[in-house]
Amino acid sequence: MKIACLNDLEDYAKGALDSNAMNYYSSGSQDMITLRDNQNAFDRYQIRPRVLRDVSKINTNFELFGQKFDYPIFIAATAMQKMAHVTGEVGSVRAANSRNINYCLSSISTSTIEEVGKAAEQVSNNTRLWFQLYIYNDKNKTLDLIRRAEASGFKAIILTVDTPYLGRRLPDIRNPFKLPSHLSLINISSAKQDFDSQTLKSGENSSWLARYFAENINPSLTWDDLVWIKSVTHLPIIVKGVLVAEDAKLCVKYGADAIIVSNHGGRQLDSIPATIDSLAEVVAAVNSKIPVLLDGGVRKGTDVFKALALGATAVFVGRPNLWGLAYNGEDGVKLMLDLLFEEFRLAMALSGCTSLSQINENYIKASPYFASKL
Ligand SMILES: Cc1cc2nc3c(=O)[nH]c(=O)nc-3n(C[C@H](O)[C@H](O)[C@H](O)COP(=O)(O)O)c2cc1C
Ligand SMILES: CC(C)CC(=O)C(=O)O
Repeated sequence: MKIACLNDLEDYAKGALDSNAMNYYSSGSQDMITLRDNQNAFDRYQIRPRVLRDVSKINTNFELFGQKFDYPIFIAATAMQKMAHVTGEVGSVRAANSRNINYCLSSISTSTIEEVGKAAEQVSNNTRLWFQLYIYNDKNKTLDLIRRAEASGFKAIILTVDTPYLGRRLPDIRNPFKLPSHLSLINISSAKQDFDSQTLKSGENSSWLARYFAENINPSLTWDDLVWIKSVTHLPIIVKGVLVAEDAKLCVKYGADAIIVSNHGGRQLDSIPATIDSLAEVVAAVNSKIPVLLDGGVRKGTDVFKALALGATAVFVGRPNLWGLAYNGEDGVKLMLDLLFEEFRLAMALSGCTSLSQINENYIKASPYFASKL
């Protein structure tokens, strides 16, 4: 059967990946209410299409931080991509850069920062790369990651702020995740899976990842750490994991260069809002001072259109990158992107929009069925 949409790629990946990788990639936290809602919430909005406009030419280009992109659709940071395909992060970055869109590399990757930088250079002379940063207890480790990203041509740092501890992912507690022995968290030399023999307290999360996180990642971060990162690098700092107006305003106050409205793909606190439902609040609070981006549950061209209509500058896809890799490495990720691009162009054309700047709140409304229940 031919792959027709991103959900077909997910179905393929479910059959192709082993349960260790699939559990880790697909899971959300606790009851996975937020994970489901990220996707479902898009369906609670409707597009208000306009007709009889010349839509023979559609322009999806835009500029952000002085760089041009062909589509407002980027690849989000997801950890340990070599479990999906032998090329891992290198396959993903090649696909994104050959399509002139951003690839975000996780701190917790299975390819090095340098390999990923070089792979992007091989397919593009204007590399589109952002680096996602977790702040380690050891500040020198953190600084080392920033310096290596700068030296490898990364154009921005994404500071993830919703993960002082790893969320409670039940599939990972029931069947503890294991990083396959041929792989390592290669950017962080001291990262080893050495927790197995330790005795856990009753009820404690036995997941290696959760324990790795608890032992290495700094849970005491405050807004001062944003100021600190701004002071040690010239790269733009993008704060990822903001959902409410109060924090959006603090991002502006403390000098963030952009915000990503994100709930970490429903993997952190459960029962928090879907990102598309949080977007308007954050956009209003920021009041056009900095760009607002969004990730979480984006699977269709109409999802991208709805996010832009509610004020997002661009969106990211996380898991679909992994499903594309599992399908056919770099070519599978290109297929995933091309499907989404094609759907988005069509959504623009059938709504009567020929450029991104035309997409605004006049093109969206709450579905009447759901509006009465909200
Ligand atoms: C398997 C997996 C690993 C992830 N790893 C990271 C990570 O290392 N750093 C980070 O900031 N976010 C991470 N995320 C969150 C993504 O960046 C993004 O917020 C989320 O996947 C978007 O939702 P989507 O998967 O529905 O598109 C991860 C998500 C998944 C599914
Ligand atoms: C290694 C993990 C902590 C990466 C992550 O952010 C996630 O699994 O959601």
